[in-house]
Amino acid sequence: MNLKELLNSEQYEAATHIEGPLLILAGAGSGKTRVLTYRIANMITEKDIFPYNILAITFTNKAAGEMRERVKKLIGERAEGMWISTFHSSCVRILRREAEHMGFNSNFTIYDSYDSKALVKQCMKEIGIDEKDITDKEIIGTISNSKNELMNAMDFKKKNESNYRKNKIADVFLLYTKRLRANNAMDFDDLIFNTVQLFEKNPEVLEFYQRKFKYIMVDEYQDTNYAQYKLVKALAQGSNNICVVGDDDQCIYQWRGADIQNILDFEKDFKNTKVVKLEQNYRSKGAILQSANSVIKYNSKRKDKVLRTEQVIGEKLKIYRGYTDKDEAAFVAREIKKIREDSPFNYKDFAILYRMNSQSRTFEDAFRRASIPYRILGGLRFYDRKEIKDIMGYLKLINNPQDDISLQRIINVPKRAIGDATVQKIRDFAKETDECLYSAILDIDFIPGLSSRAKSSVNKFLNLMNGFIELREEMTISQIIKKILEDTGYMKALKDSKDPEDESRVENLKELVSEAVDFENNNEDKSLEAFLEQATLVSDTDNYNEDDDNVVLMTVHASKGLEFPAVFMVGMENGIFPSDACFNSNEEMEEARRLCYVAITRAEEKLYLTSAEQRMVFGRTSCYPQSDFIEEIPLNLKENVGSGNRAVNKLGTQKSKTLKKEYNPHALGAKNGSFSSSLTNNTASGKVNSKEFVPGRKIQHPKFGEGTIITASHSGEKAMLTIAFTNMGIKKLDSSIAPLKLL
Ligand SMILES: Nc1ncnc2c1ncn2[C@@H]1O[C@H](COP(=O)(O)OP(=O)(O)OP(=O)(O)O)[C@@H](O)[C@H]1O
Ligand SMILES: [Mg+2]
Repeated sequence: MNLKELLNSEQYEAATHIEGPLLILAGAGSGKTRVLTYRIANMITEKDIFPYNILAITFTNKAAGEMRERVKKLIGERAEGMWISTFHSSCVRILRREAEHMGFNSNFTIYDSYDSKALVKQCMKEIGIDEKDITDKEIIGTISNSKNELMNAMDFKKKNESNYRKNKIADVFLLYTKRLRANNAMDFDDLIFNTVQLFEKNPEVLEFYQRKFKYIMVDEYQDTNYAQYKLVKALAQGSNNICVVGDDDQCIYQWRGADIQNILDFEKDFKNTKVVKLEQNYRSKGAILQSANSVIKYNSKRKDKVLRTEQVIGEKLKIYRGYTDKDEAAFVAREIKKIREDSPFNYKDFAILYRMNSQSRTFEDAFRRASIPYRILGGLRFYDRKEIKDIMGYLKLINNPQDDISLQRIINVPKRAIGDATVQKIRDFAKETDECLYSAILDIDFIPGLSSRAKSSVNKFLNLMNGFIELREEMTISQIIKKILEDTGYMKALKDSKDPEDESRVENLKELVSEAVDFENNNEDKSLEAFLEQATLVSDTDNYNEDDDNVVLMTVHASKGLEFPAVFMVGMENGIFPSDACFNSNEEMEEARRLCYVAITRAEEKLYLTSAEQRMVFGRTSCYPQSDFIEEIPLNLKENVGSGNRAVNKLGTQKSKTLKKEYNPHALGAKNGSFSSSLTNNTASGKVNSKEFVPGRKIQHPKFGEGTIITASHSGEKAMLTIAFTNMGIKKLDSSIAPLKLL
């Protein structure tokens, strides 16, 4: 392996600087991930560092798998023993080993978002919180944010004692935490949170891992949240050999607590940090890269970076505006066919990127019609399907009988005459005796108020489960799954059913058995725990297989770190990308712009930005103007390649033209900052007194058009307004930010 041939001089410098803190700060496609891979290979072959001493953290399991494969290819079996994995997977490994320090058993269950939601709902019911007052969504979000900031339920309660609403949420948080513990279960956020706690409370455990992981690397460091940051910091404090890689322009998870400051402050956190900047992009043709640079320049909060390419300028970016969303999708399908006929492109060279999963529908229809093979990442995962979750519920309960959520999921699935009333009585009994449901049903004969029929049904269920638990040691996972499908009658019920959907459920369950066989063949750790773990932690992008010749559809978030010869960024409209909310918040606008930068920089050779004048959103026809992000791309780098059928389109065209004329962010002198800040300035000059915004008043918004104020709540100089726009539906706007004119 001759690193000097494989890397440019800055990359080489980064790959060979092993001791001491190192920050690789560089734009998209500059080879950051590549440097990490070669750095690991170099450490093992040239510096004789034990693989056992290396911890590399990647953003997805797929990225981890690829990195491991590449290192293996470079250096062979010597790569064994390295930890290359995501934050979550690394933490699970640590927690399984150290569970008893935390009062958990090592077979703890990991609750996915569905399980956590079920548990939160139960806790809400128990405390007596009405969904109408506080939604489960709000509570789940609050708990998650709190854990990401390393605040436990008690601290959260103390901090919010005087706030009635938050106090109620704190009660759910407390009960939820207690139940998780009783169920011997952790949610996703707990995996990081508990590991940080483990290290804080047990210095000797931390010391062990500090000694073990002498060399730590983190890819996509810009998207770490506070808890992840603390974790890395704790581990790295031992040896100080920490290398982080990132791009502040690609921080796209602030809504999930990612803190861009972590990368900006790295040099402060670790003394004597060496900083390497990579300035050459190897991925994209010139026009694509220059466009990405032009767009991101509109963000004010960023470290200035240079990113150049030696590649030719290539094709201009292609802009298409359809009349309807169907038009847009049909255009994309036509282009893909055309490009494939004219050049050596395969289907897998195309990616369709959108802002939200719900946007995939129209493209699926268009591709099906055009016989284009495609694959969607996102939406319902295989493991999220009902039938798969049912069987996984059995497996989870076999693995950890304390798991009340799984028990409640499957106790009457398939139906075995154990009704809700019976389950409620079991729950009451368990609560009184302070034990888990499984142990309560072991005492079923002592539970008051149950009919002998109910008792006999529960006993049958218990015998069935006990049988599975006993067989666990003797059987492989695929055998256990087959046994569950047979003994519970689950498969028979589906096969007997007349519902055509059940036919595909049968297929999915067969697929689950194959997955299990695959797992047994390909993993060293063949335990049930390991199987459950990978099913829970695997993300959409992890399942993405580049060998299949499919066009791939996914959200921009999911496309992070990936690259494709041709990219279609679709739904490029104000109201979608950027979303409405961005026009009220500078921060959200900047995050959306970073997301746009990520999307543009996925493309190697061809990039399309498409939109539609009309589209169905939540069953209503909406009209959105073309995205401002398209306007931020210089004219010489883009070309219009057509639009939908305009004959039936007069009204829509005119309207968007008027909007465009009145609303031109760049005419407001927004060259350096983003335009929403210039809008703020515009209104901050005090043109309209907020007291004039009263219900019934007609107003004009440059983007949304004419509307009528429905409600207004004033505080000081600002007013929160609910406005019904003639063409854009109802929106909530802040009068101090939104550029409103009275009519
Ligand atoms: N020195 C080099 N020589 C040849 N190809 C390179 C070199 N450096 C990077 N590349 C290629 O450029 C592409 C981008 O590299 P990589 O994915 O590592 O970039 P990145 O900085 O991690 O991008 P992102 O910010 O999108 O995660 C890859 O195809 C990679 O193999
Ligand atoms: Mg990368």
